[in-house]
Amino acid sequence: MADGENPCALVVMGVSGSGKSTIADHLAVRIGWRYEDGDTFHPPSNVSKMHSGQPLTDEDRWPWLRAIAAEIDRTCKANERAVIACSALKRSYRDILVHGRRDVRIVFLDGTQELIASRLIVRKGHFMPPGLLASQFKTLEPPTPDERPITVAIDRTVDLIVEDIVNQLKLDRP
Ligand SMILES: Nc1ncnc2c1ncn2[C@@H]1O[C@H](COP(=O)(O)OP(=O)(O)OP(=O)(O)O)[C@@H](O)[C@H]1O
Ligand SMILES: O=C(O)[C@H](O)[C@@H](O)[C@H](O)[C@H](O)CO
Repeated sequence: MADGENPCALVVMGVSGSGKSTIADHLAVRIGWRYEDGDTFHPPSNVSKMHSGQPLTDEDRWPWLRAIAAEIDRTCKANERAVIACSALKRSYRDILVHGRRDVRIVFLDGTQELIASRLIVRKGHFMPPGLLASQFKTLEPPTPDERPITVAIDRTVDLIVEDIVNQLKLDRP
């Protein structure tokens, strides 16, 4: 790729409803990597808390982020490749996941609260209530250029978003 470092993990980040699971899953199929849903690393207490309409605190999130970071390290060490959907809303959260690795890249799903709310209203069967969206935006610290994020606008079809990511990634063998 452009900076001479081929990634072993892509962290697809953004607020609840920005499309992390959808995009990460399609992207993984497109590039032939494994897909991992970061929500499966939450302890049950975190899921119950969100389900009951309460936002998570930093203390709730640290163990969850450390578990995902360990999975990223394991994946890369095993010479595997994974696309991981994980909200990673704050810089300090992403620093735990990336911890200086050049082979872990951030993909930021960028969209307005209005658009995302309209998608969450019609989403069925998910533990995350749409009412938590405002707190997600309040917590969000969009990635800064030094994080080398791949930023994509989400007001398009899934296929167009995935192709945009693939083009920006410039993988040696997409
Ligand atoms: N580009 C898109 N165009 C239209 N609908 C989309 C698009 N991307 C995702 N969606 C829909 O928006 C909703 C939210 O997407 P998804 O569940 O993937 O988001 P998420 O970020 O993983 O959410 P959460 O963090 O709450 O799990 C879903 O119903 C999904 O089908
Ligand atoms: O940090 C957080 O607040 C959580 O990770 C949430 O973002 C959820 O996991 C997700 O968005 C719902 O599926």
